[in-house]
Amino acid sequence: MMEDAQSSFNCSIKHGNHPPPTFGSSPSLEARALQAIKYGVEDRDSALNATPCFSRPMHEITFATTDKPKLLSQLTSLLADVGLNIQEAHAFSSVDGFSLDVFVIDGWPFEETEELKRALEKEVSNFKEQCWSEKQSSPALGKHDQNRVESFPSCVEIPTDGTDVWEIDARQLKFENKVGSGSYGDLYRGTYCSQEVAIKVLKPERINEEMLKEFSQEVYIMRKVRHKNVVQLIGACTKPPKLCIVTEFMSRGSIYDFLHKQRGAFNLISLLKVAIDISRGMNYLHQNNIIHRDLKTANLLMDENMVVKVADFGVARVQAQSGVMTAETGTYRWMAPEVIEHKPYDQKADVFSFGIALWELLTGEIPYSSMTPLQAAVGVVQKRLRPVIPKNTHPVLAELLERCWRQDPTERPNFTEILEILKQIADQVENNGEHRRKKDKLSGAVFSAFKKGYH
Ligand SMILES: Nc1ncnc2c1ncn2[C@@H]1O[C@H](COP(=O)(O)OP(=O)(O)OP(=O)(O)O)[C@@H](O)[C@H]1O
Repeated sequence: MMEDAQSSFNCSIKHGNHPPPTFGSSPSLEARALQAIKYGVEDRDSALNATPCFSRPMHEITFATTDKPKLLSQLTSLLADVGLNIQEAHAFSSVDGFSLDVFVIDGWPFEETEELKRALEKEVSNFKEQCWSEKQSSPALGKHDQNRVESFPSCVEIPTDGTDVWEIDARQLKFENKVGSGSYGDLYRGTYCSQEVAIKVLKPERINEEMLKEFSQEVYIMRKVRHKNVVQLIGACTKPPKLCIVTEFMSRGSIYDFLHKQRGAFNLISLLKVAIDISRGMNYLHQNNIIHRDLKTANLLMDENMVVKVADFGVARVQAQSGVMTAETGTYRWMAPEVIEHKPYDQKADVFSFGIALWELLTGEIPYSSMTPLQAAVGVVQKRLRPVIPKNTHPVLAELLERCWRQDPTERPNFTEILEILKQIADQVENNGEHRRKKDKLSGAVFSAFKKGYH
């Protein structure tokens, strides 16, 4: 953005033909620092100045914001409040209403900038809060204030206190029973502020640089998603050694456990409802450019109302990047051929996995159960092996399954289309059921009338 900005911003304070500064390294910063050395060495009266340049560090600060009247004076007084002296100021505004204000300052006694950044952020957030409360206390706008409304910013700025809203204080977590274990930790049921939650704790002995990358990737992705059919992040403890991810608790566990451990089964109507829930969650993820990469029934969880949600996304993506795929054991059965082969893949890889999961819902069986995961993988890639669709399957559903696991990803439907097809089948099945119920009711009434001799 900064590079683009240099070519498109206009200089609003003119010093002849002043070139735009190189952001992050003002050309005059060095000159001023040299001046400071000179000044420091020459001024022998001051004890502070007895040490050369390091007694007077100079910094360059750039504010990027939407342009508004009095911005420059607000920024200069903000800098003064932090105790900084402005040596130079450059203000630039773009034709589409943005402003860059560059200041060269001294008065900050340290070389390092982290503290300075924090002090400035705090001051900016105080300033925003002040503006916010001023706006709140101003009287409501009447019709005659229309012109004022037009000068409002394009979006309302929400004040922040600078803290990470997703960070959870581990002391507020109460652990109850252990629910299960995954590849990188244990999962507990617990509470956070009286709310039932799932707490995924990373095994401290397994924490290494790679693991930290995966952890941060999962939290990074989970922070972005908010959908009824995606397991909701509540927060994370990001301070080693106690690293954990806290999500909503899914009391009915995974579809995998329901089908294969509890020997549960879905009738067609509930199967379609589950498939629609999954498709809605996946459609949302894909519309937000997130590829799950590890979609399987073990990662599809049910809450107390039997709503199905997609879980555990983000980790598989990191696994793929870090090349851990060969050590993997259980996931091949759901994996698209292009993923098994480490070829480039896109969202359609999730569609393939969805097709396999849908078949599993339909049959209650584990895909290619007579084979090892590796045999299944070789079969899928080399022999185009696919699960056998039962003969009595609804024809539209059978066609959908077959399209989802096509070898060529471009021939697979996307989740918008899948959703439409599933809804159509559900409507049709429900209408047929309704029709049959009415017919049964009618024939039941005729039969009892006949029996009573009213015929
Ligand atoms: N939010 C949740 N609520 C309830 N149970 C959950 C939740 N998330 C996961 N589980 C259950 O906890 C167990 C462990 O899950 P976890 O996600 O840690 O590992 P996994 O998915 O089994 O394996 P991996 O992470 O290696 O893919 C699984 O049985 C899963 O069904």
